[in-house]
Amino acid sequence: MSADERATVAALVDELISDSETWDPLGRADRAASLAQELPTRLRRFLSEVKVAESDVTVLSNLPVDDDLAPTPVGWDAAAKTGAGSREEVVLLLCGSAIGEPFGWSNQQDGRLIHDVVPAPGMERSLTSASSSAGLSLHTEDVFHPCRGDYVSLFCLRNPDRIGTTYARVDTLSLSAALRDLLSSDSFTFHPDDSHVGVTLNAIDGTDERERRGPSESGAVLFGPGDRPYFRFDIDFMEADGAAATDAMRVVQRELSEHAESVVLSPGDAVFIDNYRVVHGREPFTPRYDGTDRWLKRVNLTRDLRRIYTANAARSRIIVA
Ligand SMILES: O=C(O)CCC(=O)C(=O)O
Ligand SMILES: [Fe+2]
Repeated sequence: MSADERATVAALVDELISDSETWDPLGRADRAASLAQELPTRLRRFLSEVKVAESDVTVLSNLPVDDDLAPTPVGWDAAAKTGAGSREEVVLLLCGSAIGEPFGWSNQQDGRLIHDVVPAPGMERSLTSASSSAGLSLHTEDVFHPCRGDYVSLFCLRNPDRIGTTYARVDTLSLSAALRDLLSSDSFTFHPDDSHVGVTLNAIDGTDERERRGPSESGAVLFGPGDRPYFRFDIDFMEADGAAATDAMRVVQRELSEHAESVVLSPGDAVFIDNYRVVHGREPFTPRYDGTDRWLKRVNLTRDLRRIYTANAARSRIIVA
């Protein structure tokens, strides 16, 4: 993005902040959808082409990041409490609205629409975005849910150690016809990941923790257009039905790891990952917890909010899971 385009984005961010309220993130997202029409033409055209072509992984660079950015919060909940990086949330909301509709989950990061991806003490080896010393394995975002995002977008505020976001494309899988058939059958069950937290008030009611996090879903790994398939995969939160399907799942995991690439985001970069065509993860790193840690803002984007309204039986961008 040129300096002029960046200035236009910054002015629209100011406008969005002044005519919507921080306490009304859903109203702000509605407003962002119309203001996104005023983003620079080159940017809108580019993102529209990305959408039409179903490009896997797209990076925008030189988006505005505050010179006086707050220290990296120690955990997403600290960011939520202090509002750290709230202007950058609006940058992501606005640019994301040029390619999809932002939405969130009632049981993830307190139902916030824009998330913080920062390392958190005690979570270093967790299977969530708060991890650090353990890498995050390649996954489809929210693999368990039919309304999972068409895109997940990550906006980099800080990345001093240049830690890569890893990804692997469905197109790189080379599979026999028999394996393809198996992976296209409903022989797999997908579960909510650990970032979807259960209602702890009911923790002693005997309900399985997984059930409290949301429903699991059975289905296929490969689906959609035969020549250019979609897929979903998250080895940590899926099961295969039977030995053959289990083997097929392992082959996919091996192929994805072998073909993994990585993109290192710098401050001001936003990546749009096609969640139907690519799985993503993160390299391991050593957390600092001194205010200088890697820091991303994240948003889920859907192509069609009505999928979510229907699942919720309510006009809300927050999926009640
Ligand atoms: O930290 C990253 O680069 C990716 C983390 C991730 O998978 C996510 O936030 O969804
Ligand atoms: Fe993710």
